[in-house]
Amino acid sequence: MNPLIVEIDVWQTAERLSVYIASSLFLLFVIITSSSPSILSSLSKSILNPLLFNRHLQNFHLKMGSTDSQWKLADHPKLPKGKKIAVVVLDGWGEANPDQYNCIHVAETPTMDSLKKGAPEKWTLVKAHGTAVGLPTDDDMGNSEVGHNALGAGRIYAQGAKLVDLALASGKIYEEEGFNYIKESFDQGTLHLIGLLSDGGVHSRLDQVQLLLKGASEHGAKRIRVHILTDGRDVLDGSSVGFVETLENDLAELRAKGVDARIASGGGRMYVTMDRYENDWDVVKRGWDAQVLGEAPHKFQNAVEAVKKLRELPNMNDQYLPPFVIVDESGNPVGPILDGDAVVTFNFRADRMVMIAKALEYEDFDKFDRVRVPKIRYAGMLQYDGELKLPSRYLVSPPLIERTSGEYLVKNGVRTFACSETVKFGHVTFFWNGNRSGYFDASKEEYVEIPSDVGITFNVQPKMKAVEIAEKARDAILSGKFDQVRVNLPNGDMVGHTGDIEATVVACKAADEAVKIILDAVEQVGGIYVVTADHGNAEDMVKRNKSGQPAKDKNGNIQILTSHTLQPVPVAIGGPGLLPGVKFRTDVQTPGLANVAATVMNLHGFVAPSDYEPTLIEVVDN
Ligand SMILES: O=C(O)[C@@H](CO)OP(=O)(O)O
Ligand SMILES: [Mn+2]
Ligand SMILES: [Mn+2]
Repeated sequence: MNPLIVEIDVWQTAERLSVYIASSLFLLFVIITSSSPSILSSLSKSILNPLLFNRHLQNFHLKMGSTDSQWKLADHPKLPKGKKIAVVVLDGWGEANPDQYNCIHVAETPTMDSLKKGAPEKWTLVKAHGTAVGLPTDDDMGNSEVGHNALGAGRIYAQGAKLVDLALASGKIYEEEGFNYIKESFDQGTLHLIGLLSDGGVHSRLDQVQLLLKGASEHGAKRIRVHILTDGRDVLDGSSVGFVETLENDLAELRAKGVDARIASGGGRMYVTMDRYENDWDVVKRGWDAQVLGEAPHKFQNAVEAVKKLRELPNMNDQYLPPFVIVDESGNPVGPILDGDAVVTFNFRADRMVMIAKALEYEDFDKFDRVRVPKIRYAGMLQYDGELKLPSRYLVSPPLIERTSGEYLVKNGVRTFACSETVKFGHVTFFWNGNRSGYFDASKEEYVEIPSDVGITFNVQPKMKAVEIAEKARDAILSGKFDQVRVNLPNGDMVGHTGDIEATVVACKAADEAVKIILDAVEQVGGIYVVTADHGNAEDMVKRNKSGQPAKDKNGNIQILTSHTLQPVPVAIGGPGLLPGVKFRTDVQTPGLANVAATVMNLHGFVAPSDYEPTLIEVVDN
């Protein structure tokens, strides 16, 4: 057995013993002050089960208000403290076979190539999709929310997609407070469902919407209006038509049962409603105008026709369809949101729902003129921001992601700097910290957001702000003011989503150059780097058949893949501050993104909490 593992085990046993002694005193106190047999039996169960016991204790500390000592991480037996560590997340940077549709392979990426030469001791691959990041199945591609959650939290949580599946399957969703709240409007008002219409499984899923429509009507909704956002980013471009047809069939079935159910408005997800991190409030305003006010530049009587016609506009695609409203024969919108109505935003993923949630929920709101603010009962599919408690009502409780590595490290004195440009800023802060906004300790943290270009598709500016992000990181590293400098480099992902292969190649090169800037700074301060990614995207830009060859559509054309992938992602470690004996373990079963947190904690000189996924590294004595 590896000596380090033995040492950690010995240490963990010692830690557990001391925790036991302290806790036993506390338990004794409880036992003396309480004669209840049920408490006694659950306590004895806890004592017999160390894992359960640890968790109870941690929860108890959290409930009682935590003190520094409860957050204290044990010293790593071999790895020193005080190293400057750069954590670089390349967004949408997976590992795939080299061919012409692998933009990372095609691009000149000397820095990332040189890291790969360190395999297997300093470069490895980890899973970034499916159950490894808490998604319902291994057919689910990775995404930024679950990826950064896993990277930051060090544990795998059942994510929104899965929690909604469970709540719908068991019917619990209809018994909870959120649904009962909106149900109050069903007698007199309309139920509006707003969200992304596709089966991508990143932000929402069509089958969940179908179940919700059915369930809501069975639970009393008599008038339903759906406000659709077309996708083409998590699914193939052009697939919107099929999704709208499917929805129209479902709504027709509801109408046959006497429910007045229709599509009321729509628009492409990148142009209507689903902006994030306050990059461009106009996007949300366009949605508000169509969904709430019933106003849009395009009016149609039929949603399938709307999507087909709008797709014919020059350079148009599903992601960017302009807003439209569905009108009746007299030209009146069929479903503006009115006083007394209920509204559900049915996306489970947080980032692109926070802004619309604010517009729907906040009384004081000055981001755009809402013109008319209907008195509604609003619920999110999930609560999108745990810190802001936004929205206050929701149908399914989000995963409770707590005790993240970021919080532990800051509470153990690790001064932390995080940076990206707007479109990914929340990824290295909000998602990294378990969907929590703000600082843990403002005196030890600095988060810097570089404004993203607004109103363009990123194939036009594929270099994005990679250099600016890298220079901020470089300055933070050289300043000596921070122990951890964390960035997200968005290029591979944001440009990959445009489906523009040439631009994506430029994007990958730009990201690689940014990595170089950061690694040079690490070199100068004798630091350590951890370079990884949150999921794949740019490494595969074409839809493939079962044998891995590019799939052709019925006209014989290859189909460009704008979405993320199921590919694994690299993790590379190195830098002059890394002890020579540190290398990747070979005994971690199916390593995934969640194993990175413990790894980073080790490199900062700490042992990760015992319920974290195991570290990827070991220290071998030379
Ligand atoms: O842009 C987004 O919202 C998603 C794709 O739907 O990408 P990412 O998970 O990388 O943020
Ligand atoms: Mn991402
Ligand atoms: Mn993406």
